[in-house]
Amino acid sequence: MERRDLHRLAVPLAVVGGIVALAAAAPLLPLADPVHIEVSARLTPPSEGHWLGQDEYGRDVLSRAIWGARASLAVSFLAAAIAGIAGTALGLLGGYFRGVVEILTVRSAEAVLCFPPLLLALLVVTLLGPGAGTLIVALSILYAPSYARVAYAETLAARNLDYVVAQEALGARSGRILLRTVLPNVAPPLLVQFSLTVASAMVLESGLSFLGLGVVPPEPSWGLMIRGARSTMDQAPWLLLWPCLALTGTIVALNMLCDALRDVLDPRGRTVSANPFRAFVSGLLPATEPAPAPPALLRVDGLHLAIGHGPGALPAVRDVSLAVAPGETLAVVGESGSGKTLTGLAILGLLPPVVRVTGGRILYTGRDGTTVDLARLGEPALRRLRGDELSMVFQDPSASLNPVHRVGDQVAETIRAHRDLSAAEARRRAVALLDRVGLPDAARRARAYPHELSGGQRQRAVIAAAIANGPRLLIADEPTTALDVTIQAQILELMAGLKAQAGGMGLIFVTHNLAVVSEIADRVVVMYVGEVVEEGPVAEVFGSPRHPYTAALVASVPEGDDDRLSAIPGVVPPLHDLPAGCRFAPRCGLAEPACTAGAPALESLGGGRSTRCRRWREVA
Ligand SMILES: Nc1ncnc2c1ncn2[C@@H]1O[C@H](COP(=O)(O)OP(=O)(O)OP(=O)(O)O)[C@@H](O)[C@H]1O
Repeated sequence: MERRDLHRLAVPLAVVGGIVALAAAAPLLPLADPVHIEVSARLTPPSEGHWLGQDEYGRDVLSRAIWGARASLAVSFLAAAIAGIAGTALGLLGGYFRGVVEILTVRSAEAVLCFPPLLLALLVVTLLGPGAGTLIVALSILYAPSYARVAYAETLAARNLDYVVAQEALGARSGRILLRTVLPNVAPPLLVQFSLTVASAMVLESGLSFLGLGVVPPEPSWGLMIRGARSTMDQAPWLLLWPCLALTGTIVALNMLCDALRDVLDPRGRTVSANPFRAFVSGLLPATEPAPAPPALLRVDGLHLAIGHGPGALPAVRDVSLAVAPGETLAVVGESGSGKTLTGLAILGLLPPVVRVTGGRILYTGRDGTTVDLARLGEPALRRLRGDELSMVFQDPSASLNPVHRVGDQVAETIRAHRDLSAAEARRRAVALLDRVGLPDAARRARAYPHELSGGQRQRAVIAAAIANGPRLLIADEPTTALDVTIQAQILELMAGLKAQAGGMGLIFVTHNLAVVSEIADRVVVMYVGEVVEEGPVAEVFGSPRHPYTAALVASVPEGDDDRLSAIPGVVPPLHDLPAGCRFAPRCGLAEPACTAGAPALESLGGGRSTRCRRWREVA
């Protein structure tokens, strides 16, 4: 979390905390009795003895506003908490077990939404009689379904993820999976829902008390104060002002708190720890690190990524280190599932919500010369870098472009997100960029929608957007996989050309295709189930591999036109069942008992080469 985030959180937190503290301290404060009637002083304007004046019964308005906060806040916080616990439990159960359980929990709770809120409140008041307790019951019933729906949707999304399936495969009990694995994952949206519910419950409490269905007079509440003030509005309009100000101020502060919380709890903004408190503490520390040895533009140091939380978390990426110098192209290769994409996404702070950085640093030296740890940078700072200094081209150009906007506008939008330009100037630059990436008749095509372009043209448009602000580091994640062979060659040529023109731009090129690596990259990192197994200059690594996995990859490239990898004997082990010691040992012809006894470290061989194999001398 950044200092900016802390400041954003601090102000609304202080306001909400101040209001709650004031309400809690009401009995200790030297306030007038909030129910003491002084008919002779009714509707007296603010005076020295009564700072906010006296109401229609001569009661002290300041005292009633502070005591009234107790009822309003207690009702709204308690109702939001009870609804939260009940709704979350229903949503978790319904989303996890589905079938009959879903009908009995989420669907039944949703039936409540069919009743208009006032009708429901009337029903509860008729059954239980008016009062703060009744209000809490009515509001809890009203709000529980919205929690249930949020928890249900999040649970559905989480239940089929690898780490949940892996826990089931390992025989973990459902209750344990729900509480320890699914619940932490769905907690952030539920916390945000809590803030929204408290604000909404405060409005409803006022409304229901105003209608005589809530807090019973003479007990003060903001709703009752509004009700009282309304009847004397023409004689003492200020009486309406105070409870309305208190209500509006508290709700605005709560909404601001909710906004800031959403940013802080956004998993993509979360860094070393998923724990918001630890993220908060780490945010207090400066994100600026001592500059790494030049000339690295990016240096990933011992990066660890985990899927999921707690003891069942799966180590998707382990101890990955790599560096990119300005103007250098680094290829990252490996079979499907080796962690290439996750490593690229981690650099941009775009990890999916279930994946967390659990260790290591991602040091990036920016245009201004300062080095920041991208793994600890907050979402707003990352957002400023993304699309400007750091950029990414994804595999599928169709998924990268918004289908309802013209491609030229999308490129222009990327420029305007980071540069203070008029719409016309940004559009002019967008057309120039589309022309630069080889889109024929760029001015006309800029007005086309993505579906009106071919796959290759779409990828050119995506590349134009990616380079629009002159990034210093471009990550291309299999940018040619979705295209046919001739277009692939054109796009590769385009990227090589753009890189040459861009001078110092570093490029990380993620691919399965070794021929592409030889063509485009200076150095290569070979990954296997989440680990770097070999690294070095491309010609040396492919010419004389120092890891059996690299050797197998090179050997599996068929001769002739088809240069895609063919299968290496054996299967990639699943993350929840990684072999002990060297992860490649079960598929390796050179494996010996020592290989499975302990995990080999990445060993430096000099000349920028390294390998994670104790028998590297025999690989050649
Ligand atoms: N959102 C996610 N939820 C759960 N598991 C994920 C998620 N994204 C990736 N993984 C898992 O993390 C591991 C690494 O995935 P990653 O996509 O980085 O591999 P990759 O080397 O890029 O593979 P590919 O070449 O197929 O894209 C895989 O086991 C994958 O199943």
